[in-house]
Amino acid sequence: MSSTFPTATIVGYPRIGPRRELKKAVESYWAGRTSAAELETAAAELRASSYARLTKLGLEAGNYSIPASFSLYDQVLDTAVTFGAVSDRFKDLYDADGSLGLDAYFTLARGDSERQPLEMTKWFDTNYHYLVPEIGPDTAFSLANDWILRDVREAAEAGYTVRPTLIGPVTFLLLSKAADEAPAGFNPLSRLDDLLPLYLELLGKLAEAGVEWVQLEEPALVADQAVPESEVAAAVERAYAVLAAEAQNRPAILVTSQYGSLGSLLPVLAGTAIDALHIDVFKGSVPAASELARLGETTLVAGVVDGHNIWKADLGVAAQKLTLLEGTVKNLAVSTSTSLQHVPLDVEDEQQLDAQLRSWLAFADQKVVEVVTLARAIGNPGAIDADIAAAAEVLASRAGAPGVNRAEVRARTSALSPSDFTRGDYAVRLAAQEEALKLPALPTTTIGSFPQTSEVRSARARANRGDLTAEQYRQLMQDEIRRVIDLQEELGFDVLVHGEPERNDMVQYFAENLDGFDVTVHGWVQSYGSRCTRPSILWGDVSRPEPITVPWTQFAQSLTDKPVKGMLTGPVTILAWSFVRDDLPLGETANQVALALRDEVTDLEAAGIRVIQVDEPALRELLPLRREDQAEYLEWSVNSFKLSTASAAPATQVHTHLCYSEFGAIIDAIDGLDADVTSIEAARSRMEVVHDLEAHGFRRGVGPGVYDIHSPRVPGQDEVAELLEKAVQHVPARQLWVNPDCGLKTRGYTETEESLRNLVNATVSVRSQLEAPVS
Ligand SMILES: Nc1nc2c(c(=O)[nH]1)N[C@@H](CNc1ccc(C(=O)N[C@@H](CCC(=O)N[C@@H](CCC(=O)N[C@@H](CCC(=O)O)C(=O)O)C(=O)O)C(=O)O)cc1)CN2
Ligand code: MET
Ligand SMILES: [Zn+2]
Repeated sequence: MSSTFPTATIVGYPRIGPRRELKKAVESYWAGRTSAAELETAAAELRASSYARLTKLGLEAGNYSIPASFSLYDQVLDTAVTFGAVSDRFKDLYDADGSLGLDAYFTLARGDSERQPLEMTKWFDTNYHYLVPEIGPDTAFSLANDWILRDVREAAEAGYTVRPTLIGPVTFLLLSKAADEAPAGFNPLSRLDDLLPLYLELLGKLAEAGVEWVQLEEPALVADQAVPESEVAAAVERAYAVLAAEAQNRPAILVTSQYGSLGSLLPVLAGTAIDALHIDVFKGSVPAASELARLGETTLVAGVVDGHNIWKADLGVAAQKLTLLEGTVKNLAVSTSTSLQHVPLDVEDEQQLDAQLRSWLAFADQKVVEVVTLARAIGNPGAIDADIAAAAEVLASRAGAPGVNRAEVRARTSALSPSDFTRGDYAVRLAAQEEALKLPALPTTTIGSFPQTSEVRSARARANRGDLTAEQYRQLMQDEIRRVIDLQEELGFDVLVHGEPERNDMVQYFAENLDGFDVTVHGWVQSYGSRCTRPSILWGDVSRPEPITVPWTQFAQSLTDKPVKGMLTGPVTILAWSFVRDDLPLGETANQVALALRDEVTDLEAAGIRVIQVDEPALRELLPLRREDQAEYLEWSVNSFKLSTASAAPATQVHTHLCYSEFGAIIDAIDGLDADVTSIEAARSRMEVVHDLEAHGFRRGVGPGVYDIHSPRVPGQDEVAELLEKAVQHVPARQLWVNPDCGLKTRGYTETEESLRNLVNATVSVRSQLEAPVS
């Protein structure tokens, strides 16, 4: 328990593999093409090759600098199965010996024909999504899964002493939700004392297996919680008094606190008997000596290298922070601010990028080297002066590069006035839209994308390789659009979409068509489970060289008399899901993107498009984790959305769409977007959001989702009708729209058609009840 902490480490490392090997292995297991043993082998190979890479980059194999941060699906789910933290509706998944195995694990993640999976939601302010554990007053915790032990043994056999990682008990309970069986008002945090003995038991087993360091992640401590801070502080004190008790047979404990500052919880944690404390000093500031005074022998692990963006570090600034801390604490180590799971693996995989741009970037592997470099400076001032100078040159090259600061783009944003951000009166718009669109009660629509078939993806891959001409590719996409329009006509939808087949991703597609961005070829980052994105790189001033979506949308509209919804991704979401420049305030970059989109709105209207949706699923994602910072963010983010849409004529119906979050907290902001219709995710949380809408007195059109598109499960017609009936009880029927939770791109056609048919039929039946006289 007294082993010293390594001077260089990282919080976590990407686990999907350099070519998304994990996605392929997991999906082929799900499809029944490979066995469980084959999946285990593929996963073991990924773990082994990560350790080998990290060692090559300079982390030592034998000193616990390498975290065992692998997961087959999600790190929160891993902790839930480790401690048997599953609610009654999943009780049958236990094996006879009391364990939760591979298939139980995936059922929790994906559901099955009888039940919904665990809810999925945003992981702090990132585009990663975790599964929300369900805990009740009687959830019987037990050590139900020992993958964590297997991983350390497997690593030891290959010659690596890795540091097992778990979500810490306070964060785990704060991120959990009350199980269905729990009484109203039940708070999972009240189960802390029942959970701690299981952590202790596991720590004992890890110690027995020879493990000297374990990582307990407590990022929830950097975010304001619904629970009062005093209660969180008490839970932290209690948890670590128990887990870090001296008498215990346990590994040394590192607690991590990524994604921001611990604030008043820093002295609380520093005063516990834990052995190392990681703090985020990239996003958070360097704490004052007084806040660190209680650390004593506890190692401070300074997260100075940004784990969440891809710019090369300013090593001079990082080294200064370390110097400050060296003067304050006894034992200091260097780390990333967050897990590197949020960035791609290796810049060297992107040889197609402009060489100057590439020279500005650091992906996961480059960041490991930055950490190792900075660690050399501890106790050794001057040791990295050459590296610091080289980093400064990189920054200078960025500042002066063409495209980074374009006068015509800056002139346009600085000329903006308040009237550019506002549309006319809603009542006037509503009347004009009713006249123009003549929609029935409870209009039906979808969120935009239809299933991305392997034919569509393969056509795009062939076009990218040059095996299809641009014209052949366009033809194939138009064929797909025609099929999607025909299907919606046949199913009886009221407002149609073109299906987005031409988009690899709703953000990347726009980035590819706007100036100021570049995209990667292999820069995949996990979003949830097996789903990945290649976040674009927003490095310069943004403008639109030519219309982007107009020809596709116009083609779709030419095939039908029903209105086709134009489909754009909003400015906040484009920023949230890209790697953004750090040399301009985000609000100003957002306005540049908004103006490009505004031009697209104008062109869509001119092409005869009467309904335009501007998606902002990431509006909630960028919400600062501290309440005191939220108002400022909401101001610029809402304004940038309004800037992108405010030029629309009163008769043009502006929709927006949000998903993946709890909306209660930002319902004022959603209202502030001033969209005519807002579709939101609701099915997976069984329409809970209608209570927020009712309490708020939401006046505009709203489509709470009635079909959870995150699982292959088909909702029955009765189930959809029930959700609609619930919605009608809380929101006036004339405001309600009927739609799925989100786009359909991840689904297959068979289940989609069946689900959409049930959705339309349920709507028809609920509509007829609305029209029936009240009895
Ligand atoms: N950026 C972003 N963030 C988001 C979302 C989103 O849609 N986009 N949605 C929310 C949930 N997150 C999601 C993230 C990813 C996906 C998703 O579907 N990702 C796809 C990849 C999408 C993509 O980029 N597709 C490309 C590349 C497809 C591909 O894999 N091609 C094959 C080749 C295929 C062939 O030859 O047939 C290959 O490269 O190996 C394309 O269509 O062009 C996946 O993981 O499978 C869905 C939801 C929140 N965050
Ligand atoms: C993650 S939100 C997705 C919205 C997009 N229009 C789609 O349907 O796929
Ligand atoms: Zn969505």
